[in-house]
This record gives sequence, structure tokens and C-alpha cells, in this order.
Amino acid sequence: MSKKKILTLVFVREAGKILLGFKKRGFGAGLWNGFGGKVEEGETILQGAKRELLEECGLKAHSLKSVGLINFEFESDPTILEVHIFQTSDFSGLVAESEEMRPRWYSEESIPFSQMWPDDRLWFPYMLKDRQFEGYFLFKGMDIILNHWLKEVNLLNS
Ligand SMILES: CNc1ncnc2c1ncn2[C@@H]1O[C@H](COP(=O)(O)OP(=O)(O)OP(=O)(O)O)[C@@H](O)[C@H]1O
Repeated sequence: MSKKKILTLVFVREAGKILLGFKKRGFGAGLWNGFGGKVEEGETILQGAKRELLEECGLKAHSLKSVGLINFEFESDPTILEVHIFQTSDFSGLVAESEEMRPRWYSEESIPFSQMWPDDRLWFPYMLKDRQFEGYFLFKGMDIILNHWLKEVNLLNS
């Protein structure tokens, strides 16, 4: 039987720029990504997303928009990662480095895809156009996508 882990991923966008974090440790270390992590017991997905954003980069999101939902599977691992992706331009606070992440603003025209998870370059175009999507990726190791699908959908908004 496969089990599921619910994770969040939040992108802060403002004036043609997007905030990414360089993951310093743990899963995906050495890659740029949005901010997020596991949803904890007793919290909603939205609460988990806001908590991780604050913990990892110091920003408080007042609202989040649903962007995408991706199920990731790794060959030889029965755990499915269900990642809920959000974006926001409605935030306050000052960007701060954390133990886990080194944040940096990037122009949306120069996103460092070669130093990101390989799935990102396939679904970022939906997010950058404010389109919502659903998808599935099967990985071999951390670098190879064996199988995937992506489709535009209407997700309920938070
Ligand atoms: C496989 N392709 C992928 N492509 C893009 N993003 C991916 C991803 N796979 C996982 N992610 C994201 O990476 C973060 C991991 O978080 P992760 O460090 O495991 O969580 P958390 O901070 O709770 O961990 P600890 O507290 O250290 O256990 C989390 O945002 C999750 O959505």
C-alpha cells in the first residue's frame, strides 16, 4: 500500500519578480525552490503553507491563491508526495534567511531552472501565466523524470 505525505509549496511574486529559496539542508538541498514543507497534524493545508513561509523566509502571507496540485512518486519508494502549490502577492514582513533557506528575488525572466527540481520548468509556465494545473511525476532518483502528465484545471480558491 502506498502512503501519502501532504506538502506545501509557496511562491511570493511581486512586480515581475519571484522569491526563491536556496535549500540548505534536507530533501532537495542545493536546489532553488519555493517555501514549504510537511503539513502537520491539526493544521489545515493553508495554515501549513503560511507557517512554512514564515519559518523559512520571514514573510507573512495574508492570503494565498491555489496554483497547482502535483503528486510525485519516486521509483522504489511507495510514498506519494502530494504537493499543494500556492502563490501570493499579499504579504508583509521582511525577507530573512533561515536555517533551511537562503532567499533571493529573481526576475521572472531569469529563473534558475538548471538549479531547480526538473519538474519545475514544466509547470512554472502555468503559474507564471496565473493558470491552475494538476499533474503527476514519476522520478528515478532526483534527476530523471520517467513519466509525467500535466493539465490545466480550475482549483477552488482559498
Ligand atoms: C520532486 N519534485 C519536487 N519539485 C518541486 N518541489 C518539491 C518536489 N518535491 C518536494 N518539493 C518541495 O520541497 C519541499 C520539501 O520540504 P521538506 O524539507 O521535506 O519539508 P519540511 O520543511 O517539513 O521538512 P523537515 O522539517 O526538515 O522534515 C516542500 O516544499 C515540497 O513541496
